[in-house]
Amino acid sequence: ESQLIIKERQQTTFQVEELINLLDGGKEKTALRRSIEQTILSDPLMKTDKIGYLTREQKYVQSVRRMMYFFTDLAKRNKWNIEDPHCPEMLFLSRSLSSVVAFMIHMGAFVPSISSFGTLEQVSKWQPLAKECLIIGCYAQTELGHGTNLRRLETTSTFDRNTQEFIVNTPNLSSMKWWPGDMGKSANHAMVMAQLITNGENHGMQAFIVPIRDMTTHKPLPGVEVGNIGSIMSLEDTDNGYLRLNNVRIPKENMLAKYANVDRSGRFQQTGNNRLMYASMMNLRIVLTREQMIHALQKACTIAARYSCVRKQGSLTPNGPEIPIMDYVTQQNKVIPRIALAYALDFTIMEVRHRYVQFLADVTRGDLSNMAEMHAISSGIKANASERTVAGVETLRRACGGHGYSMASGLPYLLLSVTGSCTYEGENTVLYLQVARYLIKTAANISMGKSVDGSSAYLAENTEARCSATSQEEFYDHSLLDACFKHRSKQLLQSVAMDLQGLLAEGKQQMEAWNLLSIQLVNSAKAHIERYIVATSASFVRKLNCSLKVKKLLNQLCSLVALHQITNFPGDFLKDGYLDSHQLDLARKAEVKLLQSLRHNVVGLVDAFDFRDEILGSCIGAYDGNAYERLYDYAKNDVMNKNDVHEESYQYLRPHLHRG
Ligand SMILES: CCCCCCCCCCCCCC(=O)SCCNC(=O)CCNC(=O)[C@H](O)C(C)(C)COP(=O)(O)OP(=O)(O)OC[C@H]1O[C@@H](n2cnc3c(N)ncnc32)[C@H](O)[C@@H]1OP(=O)(O)O
Ligand SMILES: Cc1cc2nc3c(=O)[nH]c(=O)nc-3n(C[C@H](O)[C@H](O)[C@H](O)COP(=O)(O)OP(=O)(O)OC[C@H]3O[C@@H](n4cnc5c(N)ncnc54)[C@H](O)[C@@H]3O)c2cc1C
Repeated sequence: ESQLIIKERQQTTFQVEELINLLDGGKEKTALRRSIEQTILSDPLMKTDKIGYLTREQKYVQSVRRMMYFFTDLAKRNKWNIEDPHCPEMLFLSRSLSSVVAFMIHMGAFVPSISSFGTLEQVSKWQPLAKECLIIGCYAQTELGHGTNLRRLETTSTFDRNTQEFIVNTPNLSSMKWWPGDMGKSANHAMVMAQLITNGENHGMQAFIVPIRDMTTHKPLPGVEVGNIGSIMSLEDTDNGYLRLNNVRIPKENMLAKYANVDRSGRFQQTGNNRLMYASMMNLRIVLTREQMIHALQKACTIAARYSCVRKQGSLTPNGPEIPIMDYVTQQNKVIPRIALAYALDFTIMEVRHRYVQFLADVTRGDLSNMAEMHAISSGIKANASERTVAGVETLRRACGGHGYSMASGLPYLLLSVTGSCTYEGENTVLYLQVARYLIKTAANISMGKSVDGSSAYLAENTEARCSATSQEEFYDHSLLDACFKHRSKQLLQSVAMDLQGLLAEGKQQMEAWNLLSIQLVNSAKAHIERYIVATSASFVRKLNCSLKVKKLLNQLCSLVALHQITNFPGDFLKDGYLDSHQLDLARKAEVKLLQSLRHNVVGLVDAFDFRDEILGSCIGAYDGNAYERLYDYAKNDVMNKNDVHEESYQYLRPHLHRG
C-alpha cells in the first residue's frame, strides 16, 4: 500500500464504515451487498477479461455468456430478488456487474413493460417466460426517423377482423426500429410500440409483443429483418439493433391491453389514462440515474481522488519537497465538488425512488394525482444528473493529467459509457422542456390561486428581493443557500411565463412562442431541478440518524454543491440583484475555505463509496494507491507487447531500416 494513501487514511476524521452503511441503507444492507459482490466476483464463470483488450464481438459474446449464466443459474441459486428494480438486491447487483451488460434491456425494460402495459392475464403468461429467460425481449420504441416524437412513430399495427390478428408493419425506411438494446443479435421477442389502427382509424401508440426470431433456430421469422446497427460510441457489450417488419401477423392477445383494448369487431376502447403509455418511462429514468449515472460519477471520484493523493508534482516552496497534487486548490476545486455532487445526487435519488414506489402504489389504486409532478421530477433528475455526471467525469478525467487519457485509468470507459445517458431514455433538452411544461402550468395554477405540488410549493411563497448574507459563514447555511436557489428558479419562471404571455398577446401561436422561448424554458427547468437537488439532499441529511462527525461532513458537502453552482454560474443569481458582487466574493471565499476543510477527508469520502478494485477497473484509482506499479503491469500485458518485435514491423519497417 502506498505510504501516501496510508497517510491520507490516517487523517480521516470519521468512521468510513459508518458512512458506507449509511449509503447502503444500514449495516445489514452493507453485509448483503458485500456478500453479493463476493459471490459474483469470485465466480469463475462471471469473470471478465480486461475490457480494453477485447474486440467488439468478444465483448458481446463475453457479456451474453456471463449474463445468461447470471440470470438462469447464479441469481436463482442465491435466491436474489431480480424482479423489482427498486429493491436493495437489484441495486447492489447492478453495481457488482459493474458495466452495462447484455440483457439489461430485457430485464430492465422488457420485463417491467409487460406489467406496465399488460393485463393480469398477459402478465401471467409473458412475465414468467421472460424472467426465466425462456424468451429474450427488447423494447422497440425508437425508429430510424423518430425517437423523441412518439406521436409520429410510423410502425403500424392494423387489426384484421377476419383472422383476429394484428398486422405489424414498418412501411418505409424511416419507420424501421433502430437502437433497441438486446435486439441486434439476442432477442427473440420485441415489445413493439406501434400506431394502432382498427377499422381504418388510428388510435395512437400501443405496445405489442412481436416474436422476431425462431425459438429453435434463432433465425429471423418470415417477414422479419433484424440485425445490429453497427459500431457505436461505447456500450459495445450490448447489441443495439434494427428491425424491419413486413406485414408480420401476431395474435390479437399480443396487444398489451391494460389501458386500452380492441374487441372482436375492432372497436377500440380506452380503459385507462393514455399518458400511462408514457409513464412507464419514468421507471427506467430513475433506475438509470442511480445505476448508471451516479455510480459512474462515484467511481470517477474514487479514481481521481485517490490518484490525486498519490501523484506528486511540484512544490509550494522554492526547491521544496514535492506535494500531492490534491494540495493544489485548483485540483481540490476539480475533485471535491464532484464528490459532493455524487453524495447529493445519491441522497436525492433515494428520495425520488421512495416517492416513485409510493406513486406506483397510488396508480394501482387508480390515483394518478401525482403523475405530473413525478414525471417532472423523474425527467428533470435524469437530465440534470446525466448532464452533470458527464461533465463531472470529464473534469475528473482531465484532473488525472496524461494518465486520465489512458484506458488503464478506467476514466475514458466511464466517460464514453455514461455519455449516452444524455440521449437515451429521453434526450435531455426534450426532458427539460417537459419539466418546463409542468412549471408553466404550475405558474398558471398559482396565478389562479390553485394549490401546487410539494416540490414546487416554493414557487407560490413570497421571497425576499435580496439575499441577506453579510458574512462568509452565512454561505454555509442550508436555508440561506436554498433561498438563493428558490429565488433564482422563481424569477426565471416568472420571467419566461411573462414573455410567453407577451408573445401570445402579440398573436403568436402557442407552439411558435414556446419554441422562441425554449432556451429560457430549459434554464428555468434546470433551475427548478437544481433547487430540488439542493433542498432534497439537505433535508435528507437533516433527517439522518448518524454521528455528529458524519452529519457535519455531509452538511458541508450539501453546502458545497450549492456554493459551487453559485460561484460557477453566478449570472442568474446576480441578474435581478438578489446577490450582489460583494456577496458573490463572500460565496467564493466560503467555497475555498470549505474545500480546504474537506481536503483531509477526501480519501475517506471516496472509500465510503466502497467500490472494490475489480469493479473500479482502474490502475490509478485502486485502494492501495500503487498507481505506477499497476500502470507498468498494464503496459506489459498489452497485446502489442506479446513479442518484442511486432510482425508488422518486420514487414513494413525492415526494408527501410538499411536504406541509409
Ligand atoms: C439495472 C439497470 C442498469 C441499466 C443499464 C442499462 C443501460 C443502457 C440503457 C439504455 C436504455 C435506453 C432505452 C431507451 O432509450 S427506450 C426509448 C426512450 N424514449 C424516450 O424516452 C422518448 C422521449 N419522448 C417522450 O417521452 C415523448 O415523446 C414526449 C413526452 C417528450 C413528447 O410526447 P407528446 O408530444 O405526446 O407529449 P406532450 O408534451 O404533448 O405531453 C402529453 C402529456 O403527456 C404527459 N407526459 C409526457 N411524458 C410523460 C411521462 N413519461 N409520464 C407521465 N406523463 C407524461 C405530459 O406531461 C403531457 O401531459 P399534460 O401536460 O397534457 O397533462
Ligand atoms: C445507447 C443507446 C441505447 C438505446 N436503447 C434504446 C432502446 O433499447 N429502445 C429504444 O426504443 N430506443 C433506444 N435508444 C434510442 C433513444 O431513446 C433515442 O435516441 C432518444 O430518445 C433520442 O431520440 P432521437 O434519437 O430521435 O433524438 P432527436 O429527437 O432526433 O434529437 C436530436 C436533437 O433534436 C432536438 N429535439 C428533438 N425534438 C425536440 C423538441 N421537441 N424540442 C426541442 N428540441 C428537440 C434534441 O434536443 C436533440 O438536440 C437508445 C439510444 C442509445 C444512444
